[in-house]
Amino acid sequence: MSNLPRVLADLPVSADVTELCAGRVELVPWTGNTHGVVGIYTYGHPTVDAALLDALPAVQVISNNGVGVDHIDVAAAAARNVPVGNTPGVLNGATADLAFALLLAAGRRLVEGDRYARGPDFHRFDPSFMLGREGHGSTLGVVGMGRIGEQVAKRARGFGMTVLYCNRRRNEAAEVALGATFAPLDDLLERSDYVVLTVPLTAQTRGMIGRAELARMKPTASLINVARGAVVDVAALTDALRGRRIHAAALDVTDPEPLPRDHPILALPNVIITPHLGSATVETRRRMAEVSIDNLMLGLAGKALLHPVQPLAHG
Ligand SMILES: O=CC(=O)O
Repeated sequence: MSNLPRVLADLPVSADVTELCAGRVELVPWTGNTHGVVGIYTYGHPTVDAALLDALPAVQVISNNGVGVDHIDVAAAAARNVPVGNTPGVLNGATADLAFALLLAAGRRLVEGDRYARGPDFHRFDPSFMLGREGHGSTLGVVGMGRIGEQVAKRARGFGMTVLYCNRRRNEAAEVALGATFAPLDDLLERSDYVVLTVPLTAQTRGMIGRAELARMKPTASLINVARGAVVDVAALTDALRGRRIHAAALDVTDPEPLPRDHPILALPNVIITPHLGSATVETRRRMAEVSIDNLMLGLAGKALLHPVQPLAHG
């Protein structure tokens, strides 16, 4: 056993994280001997709750390699004076790029077209087949105008889109800089051709897009989720897609994740599902590893984290 500080981690971690930890901390598997563990390093799962913190009383810091902390009981950590760190800022561009890729792919039926082009039915070009919906000039509704939402809105300007947004509070900076217009959720759903979800998962956002909300969307509109699966009621979405009550959906996140193989939504042609790739680029994952290991080392040294998560914002 080394003398390095022992940190509980969901192993294996990436090569970047392994490199950044070398000679600084010893990563201990979640199911292994947790004796003397002084830190917790997570990336989305498993859950860090009060029971785990009680079982590991020497923990000085929880560092999350990602921005969403819905798997961490931040209030329980705060009650035990354990700071929680995350990686905001470094992944906004990559996640907004993916949201836009999904938006265009949903509108233009890209994945369906790929399957068709590989299949036996594609004999010759037919001008009447596989017509989609335009991205340029359309109306985009951004649900959650935070750091990632702003980057989505910024890209939409290049496509000549009208940008609506809703948020817990007005984001006047985004209104001025990005020409985004605040709208209540119901209004945004009724007017948008693309609804992009970029909210954190909290008690307020869990299930916020359910049957009633989907019913407000235009039959020609698409729903894009790069937030967390549980923001959307997946049974209601399955029904809306099956009944063609909306054009399409593109989901980078699902609830549960992954979906069971026999989930009915997986049989539908008008849904695209990607395996939680929002921040999955070489460049962004490197920056996330750096920020999260910086947070970890600062916490272990008893210093303020680069990016501490505030408990109230995630209640
Ligand atoms: O989903 C990824 C993250 O929250 O960073």
